Amino acid sequence: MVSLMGSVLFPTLNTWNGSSSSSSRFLVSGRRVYSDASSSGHSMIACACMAPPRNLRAADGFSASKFNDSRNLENLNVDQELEGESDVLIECKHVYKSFGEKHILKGVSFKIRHGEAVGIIGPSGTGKSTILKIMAGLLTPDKGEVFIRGRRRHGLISDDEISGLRIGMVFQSAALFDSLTVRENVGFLLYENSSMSENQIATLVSQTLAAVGLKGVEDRLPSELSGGMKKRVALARSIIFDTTKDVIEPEVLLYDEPTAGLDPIASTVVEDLIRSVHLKGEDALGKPGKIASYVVVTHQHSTIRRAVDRLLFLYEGKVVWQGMTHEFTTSSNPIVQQKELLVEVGVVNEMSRTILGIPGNGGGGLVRDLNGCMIFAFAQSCVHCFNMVAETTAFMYKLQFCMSKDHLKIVVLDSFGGFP
Ligand SMILES: Nc1ncnc2c1ncn2[C@@H]1O[C@H](COP(=O)(O)OP(=O)(O)OP(=O)(O)O)[C@@H](O)[C@H]1O
Repeated sequence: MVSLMGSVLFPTLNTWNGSSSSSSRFLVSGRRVYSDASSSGHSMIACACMAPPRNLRAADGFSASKFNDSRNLENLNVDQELEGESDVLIECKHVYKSFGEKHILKGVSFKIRHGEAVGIIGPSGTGKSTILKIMAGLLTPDKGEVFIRGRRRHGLISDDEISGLRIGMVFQSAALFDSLTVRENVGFLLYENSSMSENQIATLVSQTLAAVGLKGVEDRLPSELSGGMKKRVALARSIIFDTTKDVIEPEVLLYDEPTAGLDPIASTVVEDLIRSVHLKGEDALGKPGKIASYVVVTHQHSTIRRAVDRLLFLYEGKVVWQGMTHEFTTSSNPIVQQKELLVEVGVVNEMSRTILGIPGNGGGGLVRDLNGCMIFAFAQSCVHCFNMVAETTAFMYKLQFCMSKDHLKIVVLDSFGGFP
């Protein structure tokens, strides 16, 4: 996963409304910090890309961002209202994006509808995180259009005035502000922008934490939490919202590789959590979740199986296949068949790591492919990057594994015998 523009972002993109109190405030280590935020009498959006105050920088390069606009839906100037399309929350239309000479997205089009649980899969470097950031409004397309509830977004989310949808982004690791308590982390947006009282916020924070299965941790610092608890806190921070508003917009959550680097049990917990906060799910309190739709970028087959209903397959800068998850496994599309194996090899990475030990030690072992066939794999070289030959009874694949602290990239270099 590529980190977001190399900097830790504010966890929220905030809207101030002139009708609320004239200053926003935030409690830092027992001190209340006020910032003059709203005297103009109309909504203002703070850029998600603003660097947080130094003492609010997250510890580990992860951040969760929420982009929130509270204006009334009636004010929407709908540019594009297609018949039967009223449930489309986000649409990307012919989106192109290059970084220098690298042409990453070459005409990506898809829609995210109300109630959907969508996965974006595809080989490493194909632009999955990039399209997620474009949806979130953190990157602009070079060409093409992004529609939010039918209205075209111009530029970044921070310089546009689109309302009617909250978009949250949850990155790979927790990125909690290490000097703030769990309560302050989760309630950050509300302390900063809402007119809610401290008691109201504290109650809402506790309810939201309970919804993700956490109780009694409000006063702890992030350093006092386990990795899994941090992920829950980050999720709570991304789903909390001001319940006192007159109009509450639906929210789409964008997850970038939420289970990368987790062992299978921890992955399952996160996958179930993602489901539970969706409106079709049930949270830890037994209540329906509040997230209207979500999009998950993932390499992990278990995440596809457990957390996603529909898939977009991104390949060489385009969506080459989309359909329901069960259709993916039976697809006769040759690209999908090939990548299916790729995805599954990604799943076994933890296992292969265990079997092979430290990469480069020349070890080898058996791993299982999607069809249950045993594959013999052995490492060939180096410390962080190594090649592997994976062999089934009928086929042999030469794979390149590029392993960093928490990420494993797998590229098919060559295949022998062709794909079935
Ligand atoms: N801000 C940037 N500046 C320059 N290059 C970038 C930037 N963001 C992404 N890239 C490049 O664009 C390509 C696509 O990156 P992206 O993270 O979207 O891929 P991905 O499909 O999510 O990959 P992975 O599965 O490995 O996380 C990569 O080659 C990456 O190095």
